[in-house]
Amino acid sequence: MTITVAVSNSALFSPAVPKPPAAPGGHITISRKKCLKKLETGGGGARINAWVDSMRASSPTHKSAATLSENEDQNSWILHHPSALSMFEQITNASKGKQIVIFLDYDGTLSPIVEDPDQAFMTNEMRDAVRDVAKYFPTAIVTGRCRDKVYSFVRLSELYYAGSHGMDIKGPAKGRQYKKGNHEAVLFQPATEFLPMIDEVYKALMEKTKSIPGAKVENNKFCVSVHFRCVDEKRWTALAELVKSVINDYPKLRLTQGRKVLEVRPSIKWDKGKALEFLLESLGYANSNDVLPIYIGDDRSDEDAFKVLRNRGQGFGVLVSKGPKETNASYSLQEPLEVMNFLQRLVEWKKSLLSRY
Ligand SMILES: O=P(O)(O)OC[C@H]1O[C@H](O[C@H]2O[C@H](CO)[C@@H](O)[C@H](O)[C@H]2O)[C@H](O)[C@@H](O)[C@@H]1O
Repeated sequence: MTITVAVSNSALFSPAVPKPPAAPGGHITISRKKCLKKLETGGGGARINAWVDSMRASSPTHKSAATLSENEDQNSWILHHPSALSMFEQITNASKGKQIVIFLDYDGTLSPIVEDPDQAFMTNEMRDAVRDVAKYFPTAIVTGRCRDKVYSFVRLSELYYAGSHGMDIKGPAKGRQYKKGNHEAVLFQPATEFLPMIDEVYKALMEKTKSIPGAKVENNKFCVSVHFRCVDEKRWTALAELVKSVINDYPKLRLTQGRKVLEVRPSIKWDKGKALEFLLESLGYANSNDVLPIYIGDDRSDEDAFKVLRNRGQGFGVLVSKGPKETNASYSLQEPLEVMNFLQRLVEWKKSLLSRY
């Protein structure tokens, strides 16, 4: 049996773009800090400039050779957000008597960032690592992508999938569940009433962005992504203005920013953090102390989940990043390869633990 959970949308509306979380130690570069400040406060033109500035600041073409202070930044970053690999023992020690639950973002976490979003494949080795980890720990993919699309990349039926930034959650097929509580399959879609609107906006954006070479619009079912990665930087402002002009007609939608992408989303109080809480609850771990959630992600939208873990004082957020970024994560991993190594180590550790009994 499948339970579809209906949630009143009035309870979910959020008034504005959420504030970026505060840096635990303030360890980010000044230019990024300025951009984030503008993102927080700007309206109209200021906000468009902030999006574009922020994309530029995080673009490798704008990074000069490392200066002394950049090296200091890097050292301080590692000090405050040590590698999850080097902290492996501390992480497993913290899991004593608790069920580890794994949450994985997709792009930039399980697959490398590539120019064409349709080609963001994960390696077979990574798939094996995720399959193995899911044998021992409940595992969920939490992504901005459309759920069907991410499933076509991951192809593992034993996982939970939360697509469209958590607005489309589905549990594993029957018989592949880990739940200690009730045993119904899960399907949760809190933004279904937005489907016609999102579809309309997708079509309008497809039409309008035709004039901008390299712009790509991706339909993520409950959200739409407008990609800047292959657009000449000189045209980023024009593209951002164009996207904003379309969205202006839809006050029930909001824009957020990811890695060279603007994302159109319903203005409901639902994000990857809420999805994490929902999944823990469906697994039977609501308000429970016997769980240790580990969330691994690379993008700004993952911060909502890191923040939830920090506020609950439970589990660990792990940011995939090579350099300093403002984050609520506790630990870091540099790239998808390290994510794979971390998952493999978890499996080896669990196997050796089980072999002792
Ligand atoms: O939550 P995620 O799984 O990280 O999804 C966020 C967005 O990821 C994808 O875009 C990003 O990856 C692309 C492929 O590597 C890259 O070309 C793009 O520049 C990145 O922003 C996806 O295409 C978007 O729809 C997601 O919203």
